[in-house]
Amino acid sequence: MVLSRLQKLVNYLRPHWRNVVFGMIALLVVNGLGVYIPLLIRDSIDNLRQSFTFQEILGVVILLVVLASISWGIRMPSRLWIFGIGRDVEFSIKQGIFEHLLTLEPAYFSRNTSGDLINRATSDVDNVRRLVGFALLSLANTIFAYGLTLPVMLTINVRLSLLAVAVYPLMLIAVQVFSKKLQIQQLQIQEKLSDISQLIQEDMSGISLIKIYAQEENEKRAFAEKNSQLLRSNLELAKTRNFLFPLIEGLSYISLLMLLAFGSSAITQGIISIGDFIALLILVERLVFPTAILGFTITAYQQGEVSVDRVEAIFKTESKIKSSVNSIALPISSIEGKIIAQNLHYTYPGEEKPAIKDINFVIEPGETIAVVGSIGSGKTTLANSLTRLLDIDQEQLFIDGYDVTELDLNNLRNIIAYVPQDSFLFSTTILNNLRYGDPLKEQFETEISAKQAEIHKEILNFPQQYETVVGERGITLSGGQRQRTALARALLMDSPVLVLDDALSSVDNKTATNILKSLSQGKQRTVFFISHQLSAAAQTDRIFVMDHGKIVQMGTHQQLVKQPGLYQRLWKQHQLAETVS
Ligand SMILES: Nc1ncnc2c1ncn2[C@@H]1O[C@H](COP(=O)(O)OP(=O)(O)OP(=O)(O)O)[C@@H](O)[C@H]1O
Repeated sequence: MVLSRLQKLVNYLRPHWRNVVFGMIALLVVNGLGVYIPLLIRDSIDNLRQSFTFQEILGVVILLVVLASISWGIRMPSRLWIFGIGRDVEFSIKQGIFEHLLTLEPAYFSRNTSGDLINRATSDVDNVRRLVGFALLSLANTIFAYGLTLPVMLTINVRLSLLAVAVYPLMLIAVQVFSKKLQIQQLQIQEKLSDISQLIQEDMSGISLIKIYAQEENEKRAFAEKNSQLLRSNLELAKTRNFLFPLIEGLSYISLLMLLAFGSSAITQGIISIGDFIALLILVERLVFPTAILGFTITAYQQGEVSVDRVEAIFKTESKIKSSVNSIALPISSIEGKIIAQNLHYTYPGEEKPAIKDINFVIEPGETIAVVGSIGSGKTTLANSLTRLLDIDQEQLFIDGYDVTELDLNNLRNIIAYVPQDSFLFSTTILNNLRYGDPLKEQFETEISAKQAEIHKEILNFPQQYETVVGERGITLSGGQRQRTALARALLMDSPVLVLDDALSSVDNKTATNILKSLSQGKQRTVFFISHQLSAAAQTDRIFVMDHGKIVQMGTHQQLVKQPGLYQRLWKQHQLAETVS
């Protein structure tokens, strides 16, 4: 586990090895100068006792100023180099997470909440940045400081040096004792943060529902509960830190006191010179910061290693739905649009019963098929199987004789344009939304699709017409307008197969019927029209009736209304509803 984490860290750092090497060399030089300066001061003080010329003092002062300036001049870029590595790593991980998430199937996003994913891409990546920036810098600094300072102190006086650092192991024990606690508390904070992000995100998406059910007070209470849990966790962490770090600092002062107490008597006994004593004081003082910072480094390391695991968990998740190694890409213009299903079945992960089963059909190129049926009968599952949004088995679905699992995924999704149930639009202009699938489409082409989807005239009535921004800071579209915009977006792709999943549910029956009729005009296009709107479905070439995951009836409207069965019942209910309304 530890080794694999270290391997991960090495992988993060590998592309930046030059900066790591330069940064380390610079730190080494700075620490070397930090040890040399006290020795220079020692020699000057001891020389002062024998001879004293102003020229000599001036020379030493100038040398000290020059060395201190060099040290400062090197320390600055070394910090920038190493902190810069953290920023570069942060950039690549964020980019990598986003790109990887785009490869994952929709099912992944129903298993993982967006709040948690956002948290991993922000707070956790931030912790990794601190680990490879701050923690690397501090750890290297501590190692160099000890590695160079301690041997020099020992050459001055072994007993005094050991006395001065005798309390330092206590510091490490204290850090060790508290480190586990800090790690658990940090994890709790990250979980609470995820909960809060999730709640905000859900409540903002479901704001209408909250208002309809007048649940503002309940939601406020739910938020206050999560917020106070976060506050408690933060305070617990602060308490642990506030106990640990002053303890480390206090222990380092004890070491100074020991040196003062025993060092002064060593001078009077003539064991060390005054210069040695002052050099020891400066040198041991040099160890205070690296030792104290070791506590922070350990915390940064603990936070970072938890975060490395959380970030890596995203990268480890492989998409189950991807193009096979020998995938085929068919030229779109050559596709006729014949679709065959052979014993198609699909069971959602974790479920026992298949959502669809024993599905068999042959759809001829250019046919418009309505798929109707009761709620939860498997219509969306069938649509998602066609577009491979679900991980279906091989040899079940074929387009023009090609197994869909063997087609290149991008190619398949260009062959089939899909309008899902929720007509999601981005917060950008209508034009950008319409040409989302192909930003290079010309304005006149988007207008043709918009006319076909019967939304063009309404767009012309918007303040900036096609340049009107929809969503957050722009115009809010009605349900029907959103659906027709989403349909126009799909039509613009000019795909030979079109799947509409209840995509006209908010559009009146007459308009829906008109749109449906126009879909195959002037172009051969196979259309899957999943709908509860039976009057529109009745206009299609054939109707598939689904119940409990199976196609239980198949035929034209005229054939099916005459057959006793589900379709006849649904049609009667539909007619009754029409009469009543
Ligand atoms: N992600 C999922 N995980 C587990 N079961 C699911 C999932 N999505 C759908 N189901 C189940 O699969 C069955 C078919 O659902 P599907 O959404 O395909 O029905 P539908 O006919 O499209 O329904 P509707 O008319 O309400 O849109 C239902 O029993 C549903 O509960």
